[in-house]
Amino acid sequence: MPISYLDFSRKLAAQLQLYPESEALNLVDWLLEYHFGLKKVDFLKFMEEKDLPEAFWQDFEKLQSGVPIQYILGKAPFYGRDFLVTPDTLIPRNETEELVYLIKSQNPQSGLRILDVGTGTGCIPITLSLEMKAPEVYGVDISKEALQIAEKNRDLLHAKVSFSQIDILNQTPDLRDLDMIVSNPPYVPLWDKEEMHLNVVDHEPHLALFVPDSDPLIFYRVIGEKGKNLLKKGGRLYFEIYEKAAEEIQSLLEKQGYDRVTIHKDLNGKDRMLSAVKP
Ligand SMILES: C[S@@+](CC[C@H](N)C(=O)[O-])C[C@H]1O[C@@H](n2cnc3c(N)ncnc32)[C@H](O)[C@@H]1O
Repeated sequence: MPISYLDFSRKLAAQLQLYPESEALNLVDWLLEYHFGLKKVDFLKFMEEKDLPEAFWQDFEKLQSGVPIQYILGKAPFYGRDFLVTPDTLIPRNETEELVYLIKSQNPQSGLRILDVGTGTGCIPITLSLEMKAPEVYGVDISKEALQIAEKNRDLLHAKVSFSQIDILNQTPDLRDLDMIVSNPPYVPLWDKEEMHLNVVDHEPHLALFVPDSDPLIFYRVIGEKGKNLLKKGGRLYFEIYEKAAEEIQSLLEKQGYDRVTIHKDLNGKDRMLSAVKP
């Protein structure tokens, strides 16, 4: 007796109690398509012919236990391309795609020299290198494991980016006269951990997410300070920001002497990006 796709996927989705119903249905679709390369219409036929293999059920159990689907599939989409992800890298987010879009639309010139701080999968510098006109792009991260993934992504996507391991809080990249520094740094204070979804806190790298409660703006302050030497006159800073701290970050950069410190809203109307110009 063939099983209808809808009945089957609803049955599985009901077992994903960590997620709201509509999200659970999407996740099940995603996992089924990944395992069997089948779209919904083909699935009915498939179910008549075969039973689902063990590998599918193992991944389904991971999904049930809260492992993000991107870590199960080993990839995540970003700006129209797939990026490899592992538990050593943050999963690229939609807000960060919006940051890349903002940068691209405000900087049509060619040959810009760009540094991305805290690069993770390399999604920001790789996308900028592929989307902008002949830029010279650098990416740094403290995590050796994340950089290995970033290098793989660069090679798979045929981008031109130089990656290096740098602890930005204690070291300074050996670069000068940059046109732009971009960063989506760690910015969640530990005291906000409780408010986060468990599958983020339990599975994504804490090194990528959290900052000490005693100094939550540490990355913005240090990158802003270093930017004064690394950027050329008129060079720009672009940050993804923590919505709750938008105005504090703005006044910090103004105090550091930056001009046109501007908060930008994301598509949900939240204060999630900031740009500034070195005078
Ligand atoms: C919020 S994640 C952003 C990753 C990626 N840019 C993205 O948008 O998906 C922050 C990144 O900063 C890196 N990081 C944390 N502390 C750092 C430090 N002291 N110096 C350099 N990078 C650091 C983490 O390893 C992580 O990859």
